[in-house]
Amino acid sequence: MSVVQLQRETSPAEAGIGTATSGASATEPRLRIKDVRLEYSTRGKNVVAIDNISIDVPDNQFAVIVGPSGCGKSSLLYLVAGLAEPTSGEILLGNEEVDGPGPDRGMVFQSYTLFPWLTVRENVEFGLKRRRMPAKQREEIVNRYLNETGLAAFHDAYPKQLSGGMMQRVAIARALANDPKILLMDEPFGALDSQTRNSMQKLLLRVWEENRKTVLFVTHDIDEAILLGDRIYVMTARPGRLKEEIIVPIPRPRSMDMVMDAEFIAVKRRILDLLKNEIKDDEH
Ligand SMILES: Nc1ncnc2c1ncn2[C@@H]1O[C@H](COP(=O)(O)OP(=O)(O)OP(=O)(O)O)[C@@H](O)[C@H]1O
Repeated sequence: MSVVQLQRETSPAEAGIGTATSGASATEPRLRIKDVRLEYSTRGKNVVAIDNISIDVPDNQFAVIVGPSGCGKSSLLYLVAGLAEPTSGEILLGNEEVDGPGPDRGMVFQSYTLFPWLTVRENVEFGLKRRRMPAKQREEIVNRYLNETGLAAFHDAYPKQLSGGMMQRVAIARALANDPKILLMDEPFGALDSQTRNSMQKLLLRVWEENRKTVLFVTHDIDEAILLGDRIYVMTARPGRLKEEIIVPIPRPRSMDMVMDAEFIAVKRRILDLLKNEIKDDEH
């Protein structure tokens, strides 16, 4: 696996010849995935989903995983979530090894995971109430995230009264309200139409730039990966290995019109090349 820093202002032709950097931050990385392998066993057959992946995600960075279908992206997120256990290797969050699910990891999935019997406000408040946070403090936090995600006017609505995009806003507000160490997002906008998806990307950009939470985000959408990510991990076809880590050279705050910038296009071309080779490799 190589780490590539695509230079700002490089021509697309030069892109990919960037300087290799260690990718490690001066501070201890928030998330360390060390030599992780995952095998599934079904009806006596072993499927290697992930083959020796190592990733360090520094604190307060937005990390994105892209890769061909079935390469193990969701599996990797499940491992970090503690919903599955690696066959070998280890996952550390701060200094603690992940060995099961916990409130230090906030999750937003593609499928809507709100409690249908609770209002928007109650959904966002749920984790805080479980932690027995005093009502006044709860209210302050919930109001903050309802405002940040544009949900204040809908605080009394039930999930069935909301569109898909609105439900994902609630899921994001709920995850952030719990102040997790890391936010795990698995194709959170994958089920939305393209216009709603764009407006959710804008919202997430704004909310993330205000909160700077460490994020591990899985997507099929390369524009989305570049627009949101500080670093992008490109995976190989199954068994998923790390093919390249790309440090995105685009400054923040970011906006949707940056998709036309030369540096954006250079990163996109690099990722498309990497993925094209994967699909070709896979066919032989
Ligand atoms: N519970 C399971 N039992 C057996 N095999 C599984 C299981 N879950 C996933 N797999 C297999 O492991 C591989 C990786 O699956 P995973 O869902 O992590 O990939 P992905 O990259 O997220 O896929 P996609 O892009 O299509 O969502 C796939 O080949 C999948 O069929």
